[in-house]
Amino acid sequence: MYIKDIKLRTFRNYDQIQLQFDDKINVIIGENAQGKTNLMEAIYLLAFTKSHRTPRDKELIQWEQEYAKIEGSIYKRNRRFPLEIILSKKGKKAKMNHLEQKRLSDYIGALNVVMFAPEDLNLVKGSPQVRRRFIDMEIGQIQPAYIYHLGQYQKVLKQRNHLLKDLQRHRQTDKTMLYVLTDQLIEHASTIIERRFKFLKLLRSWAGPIHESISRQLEQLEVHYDATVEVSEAMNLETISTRYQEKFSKMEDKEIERGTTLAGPHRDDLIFYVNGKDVQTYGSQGQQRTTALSLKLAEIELIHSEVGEYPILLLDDVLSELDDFRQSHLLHTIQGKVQTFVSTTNIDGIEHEALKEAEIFRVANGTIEIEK
Ligand SMILES: Nc1ncnc2c1ncn2[C@@H]1O[C@H](COP(=O)(O)OP(=O)(O)OP(=O)(O)O)[C@@H](O)[C@H]1O
Repeated sequence: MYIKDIKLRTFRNYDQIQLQFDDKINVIIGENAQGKTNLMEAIYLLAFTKSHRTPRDKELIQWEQEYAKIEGSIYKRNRRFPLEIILSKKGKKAKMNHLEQKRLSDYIGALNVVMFAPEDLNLVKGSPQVRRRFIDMEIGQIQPAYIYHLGQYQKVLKQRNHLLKDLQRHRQTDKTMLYVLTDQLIEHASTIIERRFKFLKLLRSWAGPIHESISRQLEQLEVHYDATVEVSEAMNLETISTRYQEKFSKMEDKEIERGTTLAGPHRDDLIFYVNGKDVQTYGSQGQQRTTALSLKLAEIELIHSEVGEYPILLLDDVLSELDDFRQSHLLHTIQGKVQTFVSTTNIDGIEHEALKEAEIFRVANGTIEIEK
């Protein structure tokens, strides 16, 4: 799939722009703080309806303006899908084929995007939250129903935590409601876990060989799911649910004492092992980078295998962070098959055949010019 054009209106530092993209490689060049990431963010937003760098939509609306609008034409299997996101103080509207989609899960998945930015190196080094976000976003874009379960899980979790606080402070003594909420929580948690396991199995099958190849056959990557409830990938939905029931009944007193939910998908983590050693603790910076890159490249292949089309790849300021070997591995992998956006302050350090045919966009202070 690819994005053919985009139109932005009072979005970040863009008043009004309209651009046509190359269906292979687009390079966005500009000094710092000119609008390169803002353009990448707009494409990301069309896919996920939210930004990759802020949870607050308000920040995306140009200062002193009432709304921001992003429109884009996506091509999949030779068919055009117009997408549109409108952000205003009243909220957000997402339209596909000019029709408003009330449920997020009806919209997400129309456009698949993989973003690789310097922050993604935090996938290995950062907090568990970063890794959970990674799997949730990725599963969500190939299986929109997952987003529904995740949303429901978060809602019930909030209510359950609230109730546990009340029980802790003796503002409430009746536990009937706790059992109702626990059952609801388990229902969504089990589905989330089952889907995470399936996703990890696929991710592993792609990331393993890719990592081996980037490390020139020197390193083996393994991805492990670190669960707060004793569940394993061999279990079916029913067994996962039973394990959860056992765990919650065992933890009841402790949860009331602490006033919060102590186990579940919101506390699970991923551990990456390189040659059997936890790469977060023992890996060199280079190994951590290779791991992050392998996971991103695996994501591209995984989406292709599940959706039947390659996603769009956004490389925001990241190519210059990779050494020559990793750079050419990346560019070689995507060449000709993945529509890619590369942003950089300076193209000189990146010499690759793939970039010779690229469309070049010069960004300066919220304006964009195509280099002829
Ligand atoms: N809501 C907004 N309204 C207007 N301008 C904004 C808004 N949000 C951010 N900006 C401006 O956008 C610019 C930042 O753009 P962006 O993050 O795309 O930088 P960049 O070109 O990617 O730079 P770098 O190379 O430093 O990452 C800044 O000048 C900032 O002031």
